[in-house]
Amino acid sequence: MNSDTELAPAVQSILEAARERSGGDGVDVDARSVPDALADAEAAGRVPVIAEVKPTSPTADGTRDDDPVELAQAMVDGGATALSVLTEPTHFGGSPEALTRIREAVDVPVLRKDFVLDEAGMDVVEADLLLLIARFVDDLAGLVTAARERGFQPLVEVHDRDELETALAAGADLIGVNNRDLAKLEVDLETFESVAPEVPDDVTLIAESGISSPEDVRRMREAGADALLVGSAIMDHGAGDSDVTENTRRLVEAESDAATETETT
Ligand SMILES: O=P(O)(O)OC[C@@H](O)[C@@H](O)c1c[nH]c2ccccc12
Repeated sequence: MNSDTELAPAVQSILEAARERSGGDGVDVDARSVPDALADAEAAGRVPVIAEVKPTSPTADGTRDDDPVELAQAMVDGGATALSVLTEPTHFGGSPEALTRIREAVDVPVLRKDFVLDEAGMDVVEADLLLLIARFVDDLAGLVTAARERGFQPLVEVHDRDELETALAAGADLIGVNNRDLAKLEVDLETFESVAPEVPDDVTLIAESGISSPEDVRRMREAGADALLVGSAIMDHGAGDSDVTENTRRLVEAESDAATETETT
């Protein structure tokens, strides 16, 4: 792992908290297939959007204290192909219990979004997908294997080409490129565009962070995204009563003819 000192202070504090949290007793997941969910969305003409239940974050301009299950159902009503649920408690307002309740209430695949640093950290709660952040773990290949042994589909997050190499060498087949730089917490959609051409075709590729409009959706899709991970634009933290279903739908429908015509005329 790279040294923490290159990271934004908020990220250093998130990692410290993650190291102090205790692990769980073990999980045995019967996962909902992500490739199947993506194929179903494509067949139905929907952009595969993984909508994120993120009550707050170090870069959010507010907190939404709505019931996470209601938020999740609103996202599915808006056409979300899968959900991402923050379980990090101290900086993102998440919890493992919220994830469990959400996974019981919906039938799409659910990603556990957290800062999992070791095997014990995986054993906290069942989910269909598990995030592993290449930059933060020492033995990525070991954790990818450990995640699969428990039944998770590991999603490996990278930010540059070196991390992509590490992810591929670790056997990752589901890779997310995070447009947010964890050193400065700034977002740049060119990050995805520069890493995507290096990704082999048999990898399922997800564009993460900073996608806020139908134009951004089309831009990431043209650069090769099989799916998009979107939090802030759907949660709309500043406007506490913003319509999560509508926020999801406008991104899901970004490639339908009507959506493109309305915006360009
Ligand atoms: O809210 P945004 O910009 O749409 O980003 C969503 C998601 O990509 C972001 O929350 C995220 C990406 N990688 C992470 C790792 C941990 C916590 C959060 C994240």
